Amino acid sequence: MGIIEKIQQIELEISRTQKNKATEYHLGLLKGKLARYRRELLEPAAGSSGGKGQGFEVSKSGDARVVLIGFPSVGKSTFLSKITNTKSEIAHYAFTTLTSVPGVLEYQGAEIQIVDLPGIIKGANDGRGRGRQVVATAKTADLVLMVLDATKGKDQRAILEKELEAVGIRLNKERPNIYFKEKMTGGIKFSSTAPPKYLNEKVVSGILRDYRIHNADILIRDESATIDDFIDIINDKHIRYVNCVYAYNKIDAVSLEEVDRIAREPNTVVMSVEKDLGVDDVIDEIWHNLNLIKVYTKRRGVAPDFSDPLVIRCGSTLETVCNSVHRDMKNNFKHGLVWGVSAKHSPQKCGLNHTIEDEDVVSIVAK
Ligand SMILES: Nc1nc2c(ncn2[C@@H]2O[C@H](COP(=O)(O)OP(=O)(O)OP(=O)(O)O)[C@@H](O)[C@H]2O)c(=O)[nH]1
Ligand SMILES: [K+]
Ligand SMILES: [Mg+2]
Repeated sequence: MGIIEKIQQIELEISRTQKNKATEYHLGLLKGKLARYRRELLEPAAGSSGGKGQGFEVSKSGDARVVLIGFPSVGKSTFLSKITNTKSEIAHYAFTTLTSVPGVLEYQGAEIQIVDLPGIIKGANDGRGRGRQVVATAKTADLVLMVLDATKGKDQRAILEKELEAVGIRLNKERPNIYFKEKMTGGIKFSSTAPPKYLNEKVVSGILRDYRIHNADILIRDESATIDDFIDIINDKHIRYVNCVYAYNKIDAVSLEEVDRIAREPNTVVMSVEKDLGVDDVIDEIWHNLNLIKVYTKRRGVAPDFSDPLVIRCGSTLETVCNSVHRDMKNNFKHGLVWGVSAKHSPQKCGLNHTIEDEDVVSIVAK
């Protein structure tokens, strides 16, 4: 039996099994196995050259990358062509776009790479066609923009989420707070900060046995962590936690009541790219969800250049600022002077681990 058949068989068994206390252990083992097979599917077989993502790898550029994911003909290429200078072919028929097409959106002084992709359909990840490659490209994103068609059914969103889940992408979710470390000896040591509601030593050990892990320390730090969360932590290297904005296009073609209903869904924005409605709000939402901040650098005795910010991730430290300015800067670092929200007084003398806030002005004093 091939790996795809094995996956389908487990999926079928899971869907046929009632969820209750008595089946919890059995379901947990099945989910663990499913994750293991899916991981194998994504890893190129030993000895095979290339394999993953032929023709789809676009080199990352700019300050962040947004990947457009959606069914065929929802308007992904129309959107890319509207917000960047890149023209991606647009047509009324499905599968117009056959490869990845990158463009650049300049916003708030940042360069944001937008990647248009072929449309995907249900079953994209199970090995048919190029669907799996397309879905896997979403793994490289700092943000997924899921483009949906307001005129189409409600289940589009759930179908696409499932396809992304299957390749290890977790949307709008934090990494589970579980400590896990494989050891050479000592057996399985299971502990928790508070009694976990959905996990116990039996199911955890059973899943680990299937992964041929016999020695490990596990500390559940979140009482609401689930079996799925634990399986994600075992497969940590293959799982990506990515923010997602849901953009419903073609609102020109549905009633106002329908637009109002859609717009109330979580993390959702509505637009009509063709009629130029809501596009700016979508860009704004992209910007907010990328969690980027702007920092202005300043030389001694010279005013900062407010037209040319450094764009870094929210929560970054002065060390990141140094690294973005110059590779060697950190080695000559004496201290930083910081003006702005993060500074207790202006300027504040700071070390490399000082956390920067949006719109701070920074001056690096060298040794
Ligand atoms: N009514 C309406 N039609 C739109 C809108 N935006 C795009 N379209 C139309 O939708 C069709 C598909 O647009 P594309 O941009 O090619 O869609 P796509 O998602 O890139 O499609 P694939 O590359 O085939 O996956 C075209 O005929 C567009 O003119 C919109 O806001 N409203
Ligand atoms: K199309
Ligand atoms: Mg297209």
